[in-house]
Amino acid sequence: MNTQLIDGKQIALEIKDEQKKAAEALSLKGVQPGLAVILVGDNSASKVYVSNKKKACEYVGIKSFSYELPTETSEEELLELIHTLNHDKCVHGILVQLPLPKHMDEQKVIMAISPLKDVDGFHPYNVGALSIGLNGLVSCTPAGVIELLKRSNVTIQGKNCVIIGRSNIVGKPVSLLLLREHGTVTICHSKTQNLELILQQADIVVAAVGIAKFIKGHQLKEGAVVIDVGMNRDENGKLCGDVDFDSCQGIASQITPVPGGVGPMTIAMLMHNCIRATKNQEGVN
Ligand SMILES: Nc1nc(=O)c2c([nH]1)NC[C@@H]1CN(c3ccc(C(=O)N[C@@H](CCC(=O)O)C(=O)O)cc3)C=[N+]21
Repeated sequence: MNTQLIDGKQIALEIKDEQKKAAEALSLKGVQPGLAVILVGDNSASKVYVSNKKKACEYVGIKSFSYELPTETSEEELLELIHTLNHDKCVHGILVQLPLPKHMDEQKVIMAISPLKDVDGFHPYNVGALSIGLNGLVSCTPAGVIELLKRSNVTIQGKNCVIIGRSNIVGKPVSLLLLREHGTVTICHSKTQNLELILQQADIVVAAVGIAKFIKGHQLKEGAVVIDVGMNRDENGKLCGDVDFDSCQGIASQITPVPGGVGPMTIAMLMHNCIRATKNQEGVN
């Protein structure tokens, strides 16, 4: 079996180019999409992510409004800022970079964001919409997983889709999206028994456990499609996924690398969500 690489960086670029065209069309209608990005504290990883999001905005033609608040900011002050942005006509999307400092209640902060501007798709309104098949804003990483499959011509309908990990930000929403695409979905987690047996049946594997190289090629069914959402450091400090990439060669039919797989898609889908939110709020298409 010749294993094909799913090039997330390339597919993300295609999506950003599509969103750039959409932003140009909006501009002709006098609409300027705007994204507010809020970063609290000085987590160095968060700073890199936030600067990448701003760069993508610039590329696509979305105006970004950046708020860098000190760690000591009170929850009340943050809620106040979100409230102001909820009512700001120039802002169509609000992203509060996670994790937040420990003295803040993340759920409370997320719930303060208007569901219409919740471009992360984290608000319970949008999560609920997804679970009953309504057309809300879908969380970026899970949406990126589906987009990678579709643009790599992977059929989801009727296939055995095995998701490893049940987090609110990846595993759970990915499972809902795969179900929406008519996949047969199994969610595995730390208490799952016979994971190996379940993996043996999987046509599509989505790995989101957060353990470096947790899944090995010999555990896969021949021809499985592997989407690796993991972001870990290996023993040499190198970025790696939840899947042992090398051992999947010759066994998987298609696989995403880390880096260069799901990561860039997260940002591309954020751009997509910003454009969608803008159209919704401005009443244009
Ligand atoms: N409110 C909120 N929304 C988020 O979407 C959010 C967040 N908080 N907190 C942190 C995580 C993480 N995240 C990533 C985005 C892009 C890459 C990415 O582009 N990765 C590249 C490069 C990785 C590198 O070289 O460091 C890759 O995988 O190829 C990774 C991770 C968004 N997150």
